[in-house]
Amino acid sequence: MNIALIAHDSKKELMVQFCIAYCGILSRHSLCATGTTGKMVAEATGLNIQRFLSGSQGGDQQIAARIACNEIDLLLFFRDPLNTNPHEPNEMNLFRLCDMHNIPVATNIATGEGLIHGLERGDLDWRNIVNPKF
Ligand SMILES: O=C(CO)COP(=O)(O)O
Repeated sequence: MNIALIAHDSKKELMVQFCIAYCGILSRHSLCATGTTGKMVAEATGLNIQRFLSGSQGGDQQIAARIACNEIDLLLFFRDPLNTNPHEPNEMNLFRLCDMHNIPVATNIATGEGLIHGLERGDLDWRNIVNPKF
C-alpha cells in the first residue's frame, strides 16, 4: 500500500520514533513524505521513502495530488494542534480529499498506532480493491 508521512516540526521526532517502532511493518509498503519529514525518517530508519518538496514549498500539495487520484492508502499526518502556518489551507485540503476517497488518516500518534496495527492485521486490505495497481 502507499503510505504518506507528514509531521509538523514539533511532531517530527515523534514521527521518527513511530517509524522506528513500526519499521518492520512500514518496510513492506511504499512510503512517501514531505521533504523534511521524509529526510528525518529515512535517516533514522533506513526506510526507502519517496520524498516530495518540503511542506512550505508545496510538498503537501504534491501529496494532495496523489490523494486526489486516490493513490494514497493511508495518511499519517502528525499535527501540532497549536500550530498555525501560512499553508494551513493546503493542509485542510488534504483532509478534505481523504474524506472524498475514504482514505484512512491519523492526525496523532494514538490513531496512528490503531491504523498501523489495523494495516498489519489486514483491516485496510479493501484498499487493494480500490487501488489495485499499488
Ligand atoms: O510542512 C509540513 C506540514 O505542513 C511538513 O513539511 P516538511 O516535512 O518538509 O517539514
